[in-house]
Amino acid sequence: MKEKGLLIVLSGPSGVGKGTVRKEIFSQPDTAFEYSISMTTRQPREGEVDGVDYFFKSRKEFESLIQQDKLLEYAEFVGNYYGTPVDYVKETLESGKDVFLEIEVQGARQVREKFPDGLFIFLVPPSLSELKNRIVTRGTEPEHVINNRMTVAKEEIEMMNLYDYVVENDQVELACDRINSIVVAEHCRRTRVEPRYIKMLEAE
Ligand SMILES: Nc1ncnc2c1ncn2[C@@H]1O[C@H](COP(=O)(O)OP(=O)(O)OP(=O)(O)O)[C@@H](O)[C@H]1O
Ligand SMILES: Nc1nc2c(ncn2[C@@H]2O[C@H](COP(=O)(O)O)[C@@H](O)[C@H]2O)c(=O)[nH]1
Repeated sequence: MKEKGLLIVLSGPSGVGKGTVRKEIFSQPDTAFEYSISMTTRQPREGEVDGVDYFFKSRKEFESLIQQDKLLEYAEFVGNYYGTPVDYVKETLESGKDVFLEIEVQGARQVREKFPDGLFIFLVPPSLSELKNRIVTRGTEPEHVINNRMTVAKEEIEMMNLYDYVVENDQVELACDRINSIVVAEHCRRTRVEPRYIKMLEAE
């Protein structure tokens, strides 16, 4: 019987670089995880594409998805809803593939309750001033939203001890290497075989 995939959850304060790190990991040709695209009621930022960056929904649509139990987890974050479509995650894990979620901490806590054997990684900035610098430099939020996100960020960072691993995002490439190494180690711990050997044996 095929092993189920691993659920990998990446959290961290707004602006720490989760999206940047995730995009870098998914641009690597040997990445074997599947990214779960979230739903949100936030307005698209310039360049964001529906169905690629998020599934953009109205509040009414989102609340209907909640009622229909279509979300694995959801949270209200600085005035908008964010949530993970449950069917995609369950079907992909069942098919044996790893699924990667990039979500904030309230959602990660809900996922931990449903998937206690998931792999939970918290990304931290080198400092709070660098965090603020990154979110300001990104230039996507007005000042009052940045201030709200910074207030939430401090509360989120206090939650990092609930995670299996804390990874610093000092440099994007280093953070990606650390995350990839953690995932490989986790597979080895569970199966006692490195994933590349499993692939090699399946191919024969
Ligand atoms: N290691 C790094 N060093 C310097 N800048 C970085 C680093 N990682 C990301 N950044 C920059 O920080 C900004 C925020 O990154 P990003 O949007 O990926 O953060 P995020 O955690 O996904 O934010 P949010 O939770 O608000 O969506 C971007 O402008 C990005 O280019
Ligand atoms: N609980 C969830 N949080 C999510 C999900 N998708 C994204 N997020 C997190 O929300 C904040 C804000 O995101 P932004 O794109 O508006 O900057 C950030 O921490 C994301 O990681 C989700 O499905 N569930």
